[in-house]
Amino acid sequence: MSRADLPIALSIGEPAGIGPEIIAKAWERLGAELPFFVIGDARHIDGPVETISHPSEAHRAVHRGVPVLTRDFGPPRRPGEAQAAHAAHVIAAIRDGVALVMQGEAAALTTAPIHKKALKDGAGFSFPGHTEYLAHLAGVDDVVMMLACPDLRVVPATIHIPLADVPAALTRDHLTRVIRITHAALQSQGYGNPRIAVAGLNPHAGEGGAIGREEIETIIPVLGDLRAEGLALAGPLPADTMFHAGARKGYDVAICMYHDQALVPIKTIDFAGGVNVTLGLPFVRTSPDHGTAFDIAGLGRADPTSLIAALRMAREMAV
Ligand SMILES: NC(=O)C1=CN([C@@H]2O[C@H](COP(=O)(O)OP(=O)(O)OC[C@H]3O[C@@H](n4cnc5c(N)ncnc54)[C@H](O)[C@@H]3O)[C@@H](O)[C@H]2O)C=CC1
Ligand SMILES: NCC(=O)COP(=O)(O)O
Repeated sequence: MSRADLPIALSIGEPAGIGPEIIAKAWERLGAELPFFVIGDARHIDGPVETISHPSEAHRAVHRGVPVLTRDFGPPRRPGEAQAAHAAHVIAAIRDGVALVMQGEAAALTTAPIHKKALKDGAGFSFPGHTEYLAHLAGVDDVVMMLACPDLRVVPATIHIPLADVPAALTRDHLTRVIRITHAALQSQGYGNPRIAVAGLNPHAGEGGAIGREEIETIIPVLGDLRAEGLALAGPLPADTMFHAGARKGYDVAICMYHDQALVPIKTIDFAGGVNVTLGLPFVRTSPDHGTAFDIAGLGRADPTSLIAALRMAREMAV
């Protein structure tokens, strides 16, 4: 079976969140059109399930229910209330998903949202998110988080760190690696020489050094070196004016300096349709752009659109 024909592995994420509900809703919408299987506790899914013992059974099982490679998470799920006893299983489901993709048993990995603090408190999870954990599992040093919707792609150059630590983390080496990985990923997705817009860190992109010096000392030199190699780079641009509809036409991806600089515009433009994709891994990984939404877990109000978009993107990329 070619990679494109394999099912997508979907780690269940935090059982107390909306993951089990949006997974069932995604299966209702996608059915056999896009076979996936869940790695998690079958009792947690809010809909019909078919337990399977191997990913290859997913294609048949998907006609009858959500295919689940099931593992016993222990105590029953309580929506909105993470349980310490589940944490190690949530982490193991991600780890198993990576193993299955790397062994060629699944086409790609899609991850349902985790609650980072619940994993830290419950199982001593030392990674700030999937992105960093997946890099660790895959044995790669540098990965890049990209969020994509039909109208925008954004990359935060720094991810899950306190705002106060951002300037020190933005070294020339780091920024260069982020831009290179992004450039290579877009090239592999069919962009000849992708147009990359780079935000400044400070208001007005530093205003020539009057409002901060990171642009002069870090960003401008990096862009100069990479332009000399032929990369199509614009910037550093003032972040407040680079995301309106007209400005977005000028680039294929925006590199931002920190998490919220990147994620606020995309979640504002298309919260339902945004997809988080990890660049730089030796396999495809996508995820919905939202989190565990404890405030609505178990109420039947969760929107599966972003998970469906994440599964579709995984399918498209896994060829
Ligand atoms: N890929 C992942 O695993 C992600 C995990 N998280 C984690 O999720 C937890 C909660 O994070 P928050 O900042 O509260 O963000 P959140 O995305 O879970 O919730 C923010 C707001 O959006 C609503 N919302 C989110 N997804 C929705 C959906 N599909 N349908 C309808 N409404 C939805 C929620 O009800 C809430 O009001 C944190 O632990 C965070 O780290 C956050 C983002 C991604
Ligand atoms: N805000 C994005 C986010 O937290 C997702 O992170 P990750 O778990 O995909 O690394």
